[in-house]
Amino acid sequence: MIQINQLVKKYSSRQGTIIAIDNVSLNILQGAIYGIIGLSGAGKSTLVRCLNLLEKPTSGQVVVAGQDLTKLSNRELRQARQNIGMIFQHFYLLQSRTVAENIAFPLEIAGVPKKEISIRVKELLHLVGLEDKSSAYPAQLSGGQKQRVGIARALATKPQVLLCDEATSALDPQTTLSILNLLRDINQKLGLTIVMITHEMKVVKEICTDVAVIHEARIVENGPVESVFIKPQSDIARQFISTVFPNELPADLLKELSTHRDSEIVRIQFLGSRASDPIITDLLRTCDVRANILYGSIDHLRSTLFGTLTLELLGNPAQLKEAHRYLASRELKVEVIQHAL
Ligand SMILES: Nc1ncnc2c1ncn2[C@@H]1O[C@H](COP(=O)(O)OP(=O)(O)OP(=O)(O)O)[C@@H](O)[C@H]1O
Repeated sequence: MIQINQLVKKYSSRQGTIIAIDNVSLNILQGAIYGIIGLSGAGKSTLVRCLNLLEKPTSGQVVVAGQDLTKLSNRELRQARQNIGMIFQHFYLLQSRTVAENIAFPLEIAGVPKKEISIRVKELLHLVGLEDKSSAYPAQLSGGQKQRVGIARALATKPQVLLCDEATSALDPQTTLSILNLLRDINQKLGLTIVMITHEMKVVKEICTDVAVIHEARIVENGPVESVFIKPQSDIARQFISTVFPNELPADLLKELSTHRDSEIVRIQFLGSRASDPIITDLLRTCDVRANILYGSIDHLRSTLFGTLTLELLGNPAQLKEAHRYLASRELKVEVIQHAL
């Protein structure tokens, strides 16, 4: 649905040239909920604004639904943008217009007849659960309700793509979840392709199917969410993952454990149905080792279970080797955090 090819965006300033996007290429499939995560200043907003040409790329291509946006005239671009909705952290609603009038706004600009606008606005109010707020003004709404208006307005022209720039960053955790659930429902109901720009891994964990990690203007890794979580390639991805699945052991405990003989510390990670397997019992029955559970967690990665278990395994070198062989045969991801003395 969206192909970004060798995209570069440079800004000139008195301090010199800033490269905000450095040769980024991504392929976002139709129906994906694609997260783009990075620290402040990484280039996320610039990248998402290049996707509808709110920012004009310095070079490279942005192809949406088969159309290279960088090649279009202003008139063609206005037309193409009707296929790309956008929502923002600070909503940007028109304060002097009611909820219904805000949602109607893009349709008025597109020259849709009044009768049709009224029908479409009703549908959209229903879609985002705001039927009772039709005549309210933005100042009378909560943050979550404002974002629902933002979503309805963005979907007014029936776009195939929705760009979300930190759409939940101004909301409390509970409201964030309700907005993410709404976006997931819309994605499933309408087959909409969603691009989520965020600095919060919990957003990616909740709803994204794919993720790209952007760092200092470059994509450092990308792929299906499950692959990136189970096998992160970059330190920055590991840092983001640890914000939702913290699994570091306290340093003083690690130091104490390092004095144990015939002991090693391993981290085991598992996805999906593996999460319900009695791994420890099977391991102890099959191999002649002892295990000390140091940390364990189990949570959802979208709708898939994702678990982590950190163990101290106790046994002689041959027994520990046997334990590794067993864990490998169960197709679990095993990482040795501290080797045996
Ligand atoms: N209009 C501009 N003129 C000059 N430099 C800019 C402009 N917009 C962004 N930049 C610079 O480009 C880089 C990327 O900025 P961008 O806003 O895309 O990052 P971000 O990841 O969205 O950060 P944040 O989460 O803080 O918004 C930064 O170094 C920023 O200072």
